[in-house]
Amino acid sequence: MSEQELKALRVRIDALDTKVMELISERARCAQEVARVKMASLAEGEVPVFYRPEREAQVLKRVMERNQGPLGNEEMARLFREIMSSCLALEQPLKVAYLGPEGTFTQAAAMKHFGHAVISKPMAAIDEVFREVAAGAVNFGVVPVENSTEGAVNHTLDSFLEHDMVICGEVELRIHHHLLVGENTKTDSISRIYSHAQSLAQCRKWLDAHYPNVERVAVSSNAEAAKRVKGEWNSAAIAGDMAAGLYGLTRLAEKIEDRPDNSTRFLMIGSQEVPPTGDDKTSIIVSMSNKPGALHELLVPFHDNGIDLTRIETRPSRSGKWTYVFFIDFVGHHRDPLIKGVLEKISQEAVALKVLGSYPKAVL
Ligand SMILES: C=C(O[C@@H]1C=C(C(=O)O)C=C[C@H]1O)C(=O)O
Repeated sequence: MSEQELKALRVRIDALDTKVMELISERARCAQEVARVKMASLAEGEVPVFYRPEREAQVLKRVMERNQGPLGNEEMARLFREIMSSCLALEQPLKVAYLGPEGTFTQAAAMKHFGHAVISKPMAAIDEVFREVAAGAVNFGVVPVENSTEGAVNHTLDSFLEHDMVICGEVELRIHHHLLVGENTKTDSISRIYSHAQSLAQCRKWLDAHYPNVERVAVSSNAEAAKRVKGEWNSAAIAGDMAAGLYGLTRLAEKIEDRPDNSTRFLMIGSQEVPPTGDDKTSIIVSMSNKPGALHELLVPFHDNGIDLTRIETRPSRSGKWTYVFFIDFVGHHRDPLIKGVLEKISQEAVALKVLGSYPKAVL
């Protein structure tokens, strides 16, 4: 390729960038107009709702459907995710609390869902994320809820029993773990490996094979593990890319999770009900009386109406010994007539039924 050709291509790219920029600016002005219309149509005392998860899910889906390449659908949607995030920030910057510290997978999930134009606030524990949202100090919270290798995140499920929260979105993240060391670590004398208990469990086989006699120390998060390693010469951490970058650690081994499809699902919690998009999920908590056939009774209405259950989890109810609550996720929105009917049927049999929220299925 000649210098001449390259030069011509760069001139074309510059001209296209100018056009792209003009279009993005025009889009941003439209979003500002939307904000003005929303404000103008408020009833007295009504609080404006700028963030519309159902609309954002539709925008992203449309982008993926119309994309013609060469960029992949997810890549294109990611770009639009960021454009929307910046447009929304012009209307109102969202405040989002997540399970911190900085560098956790939960932070990565928050950015994947809301984009980078948010004010994010790391919290020390899952329960604190719930409390921050309940106190109204942030618009939304992000917490992990289940991992494909290790199962439920019980702290999150239990927090739903204690707080009145609305689930307004979900996001899934592929979780890759690395064995990380600092610049002073003597790699042949590692005697301790720090990580979150979930991550240690997700890498159990790899650790058994490579570091069978090294002490495994569970700490509050992977990012905390990475932070500790920085100052120690005989320890390593298991954590992901964000934590590695944040604390300047080196990868001694990459992608050490036992299952290559290791993924975690996160929930966005807030106080805003999300209208249907046509491709939604609903989460409920149900407690049944402790009698034979209770679980069967609970499941029959779902089966009879052909509703797809995506998950069922049991936890102690905390209100009596050996009594349980069921966390159930299924496809559909609680305002759909079919789902409404099922929920009515269940509430006739149940001791208690709480709809935690209906929200668009993860797009990205
Ligand atoms: C522009 C709007 O407000 C926000 C910004 C959006 C966007 O940039 O596309 C979409 C939904 C809202 O979160 C809207 O409600 O349409």
